[in-house]
Amino acid sequence: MSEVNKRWPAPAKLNLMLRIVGQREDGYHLLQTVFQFIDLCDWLVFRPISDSVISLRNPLPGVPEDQDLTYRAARLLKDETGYKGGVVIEIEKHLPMGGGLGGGSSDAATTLVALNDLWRLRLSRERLMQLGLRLGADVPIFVFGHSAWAEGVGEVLQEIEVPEKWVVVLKPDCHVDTKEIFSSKDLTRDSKSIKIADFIAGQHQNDCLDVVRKFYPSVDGALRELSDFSEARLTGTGACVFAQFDTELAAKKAYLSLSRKWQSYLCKGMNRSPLYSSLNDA
Ligand SMILES: C[C@](O)(CO)[C@H](O)COP(=O)(O)OP(=O)(O)OC[C@H]1O[C@@H](n2ccc(N)nc2=O)[C@H](O)[C@@H]1O
Ligand SMILES: Nc1ncnc2c1ncn2[C@@H]1O[C@H](COP(=O)(O)OP(=O)(O)OP(=O)(O)O)[C@@H](O)[C@H]1O
Repeated sequence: MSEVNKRWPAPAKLNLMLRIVGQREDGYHLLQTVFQFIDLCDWLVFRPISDSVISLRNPLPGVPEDQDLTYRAARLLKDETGYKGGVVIEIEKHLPMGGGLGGGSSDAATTLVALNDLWRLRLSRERLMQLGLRLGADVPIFVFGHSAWAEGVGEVLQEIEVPEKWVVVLKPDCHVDTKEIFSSKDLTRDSKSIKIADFIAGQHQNDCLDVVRKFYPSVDGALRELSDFSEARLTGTGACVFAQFDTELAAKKAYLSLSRKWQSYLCKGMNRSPLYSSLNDA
């Protein structure tokens, strides 16, 4: 496929567990979390141009162009490498904002990886991850591109294989601001660290859950209804909640029942990000 019209995927992520084990001087929290992608994506098209201009063909409602994470990622690459050209970016948005699915972060990561390729910058994945961290704590995992056990603020990543189960995601009708949750006085910040084996044995807690369900009753409601079908969990700081299923049939049954009332998605877990399959097609 010609590069000009190539559509690059920006997948969503789930936090299959999320523990807050401390807090840094700068206020960022130290986490233990397990990231896995799902096959629900934003799609981006990049058209390189010779002018030193970065522009969005279809800016997102409510997000000033120069605040968009794709714009900021392109800007960061130009500033870091001195690249003289520009790009026109088109975003096909599917990931709900404020959903805990990492939509903006994933868009930023896809922009870093795609422009590194299209602009022939030849930066390493490690360098792109370092740059990604400057855009947000959730950006490195999307550049890393594989399911991971994460520590630090979310940038210390160890590749792991997690069962790729069917997933039903519900999006309650609210936008949860990540900063608001992490700033809450009620937030647990001193969970003890666990090992990967503890997670595999079933330790799935999300330390943001109590605060989010207290302040967002619609998240609480979605969790209760989803838990009728399977273990219901919160991803990130929400608002989205999810449940995993061993079979497509069981997932479809839950999805068809719940989608009458909730914005919902029937997805499949993915250990390898579709972004890198797409890169190999370049
Ligand atoms: C909750 C998660 O989605 C789990 O993957 C991430 O930790 C959040 O990642 P993110 O949305 O990219 O977060 P950022 O945009 O970097 O930070 C938004 C705000 O969340 C808080 N924040 C974020 C990550 C972190 N480890 N500790 C924090 O305290 C900070 O107040 C920060 O100002
Ligand atoms: N391209 C973009 N897509 C989505 N949000 C964007 C984008 N650019 C900037 N933003 C802003 O960033 C905010 C957070 O975006 P994002 O979708 O990553 O949060 P989220 O879905 O809650 O994921 P998480 O909190 O797990 O990182 C949005 O509410 C929006 O204001």
